[in-house]
Amino acid sequence: MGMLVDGKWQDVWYDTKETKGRFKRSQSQFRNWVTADGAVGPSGAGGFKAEAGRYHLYVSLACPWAHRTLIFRKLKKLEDTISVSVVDYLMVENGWEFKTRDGATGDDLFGLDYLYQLYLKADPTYSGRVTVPVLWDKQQNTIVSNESAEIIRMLNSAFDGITGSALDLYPPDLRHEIDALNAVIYDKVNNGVYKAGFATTQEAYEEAVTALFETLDMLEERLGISRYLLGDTATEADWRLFATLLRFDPVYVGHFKCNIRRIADYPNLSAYLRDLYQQPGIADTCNMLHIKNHYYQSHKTINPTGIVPVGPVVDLDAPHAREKMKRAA
Ligand SMILES: N[C@@H](CCC(=O)N[C@@H](CS)C(=O)NCC(=O)O)C(=O)O
Repeated sequence: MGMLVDGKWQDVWYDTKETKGRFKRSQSQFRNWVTADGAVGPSGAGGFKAEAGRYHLYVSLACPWAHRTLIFRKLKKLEDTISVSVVDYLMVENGWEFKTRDGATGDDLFGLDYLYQLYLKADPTYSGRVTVPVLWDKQQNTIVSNESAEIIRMLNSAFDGITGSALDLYPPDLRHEIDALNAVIYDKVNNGVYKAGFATTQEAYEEAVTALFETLDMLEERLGISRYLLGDTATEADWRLFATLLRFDPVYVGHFKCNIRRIADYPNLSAYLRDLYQQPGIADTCNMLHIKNHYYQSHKTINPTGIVPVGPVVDLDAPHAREKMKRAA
């Protein structure tokens, strides 16, 4: 674990001294947008036109933020349009590494050893964290974006003229509700588990874990009324939640001490998790070996022995019966 400072790699853990033990996630710095015609998007510079074969995604199969982008690539039928490299599951003194084992592909574009070297190709004086996912432009040889929330929005619409996909996971009439739910779920759940797990004071941990379970309780109730968060059809909000729920019982309950309840203890949330998991193509994007090995072996401050627990047994292929649910009137 580490970061780049003025283009030099430094092996440092998260600093929580200034924040009374609270983990504060840094803002992603590459914020350009691929658009259908190459026009400038909501932020950054223009010039990134959607074209088949031009862009490459760097992901970790362990990382929930990267997982969203893989799910969108799958659902939006972008597998022939956007290529992918998968980093190794271990993230230790040199950060994310390229290796070829257990589904990690190595760096297909440049044969690099470490992801930080890719960041340096985009900006030789970069300072900041070296995170996945990264959307890379093979034409301009630079990073388009390293912000998953924005990459999935690009994948949702920019390439439709190429793929012919009509699926809209961020439909105009639901945008307001999706944004509102995303804001709560990001803070309390997606990032909430990290705030609990990386807290270095009891107070910071309890604050995060309490808010996390209050939000899961709220979502459990909501999913007793409708099949998905916003009705009969899954949207971006559901896929963003899915990536965290998938990792919850196998990792966050133990490793991040998010153990007031398990997802298995919530009838609606656990059936909903299986419902999403069983949708066509989704299981292919889920890799429990990367997920468990990454967290338990990379975060040595939390789990110094690096022992990976054998359980729990979670049967994601069990029936979910959620197709019977109807949206409340
Ligand atoms: N806001 C970013 C966060 C991505 C992120 O934090 N990824 C983690 C992996 S789960 C990472 O690469 N961490 C490396 C680090 O913080 O040094 C996004 O959603 O794309």
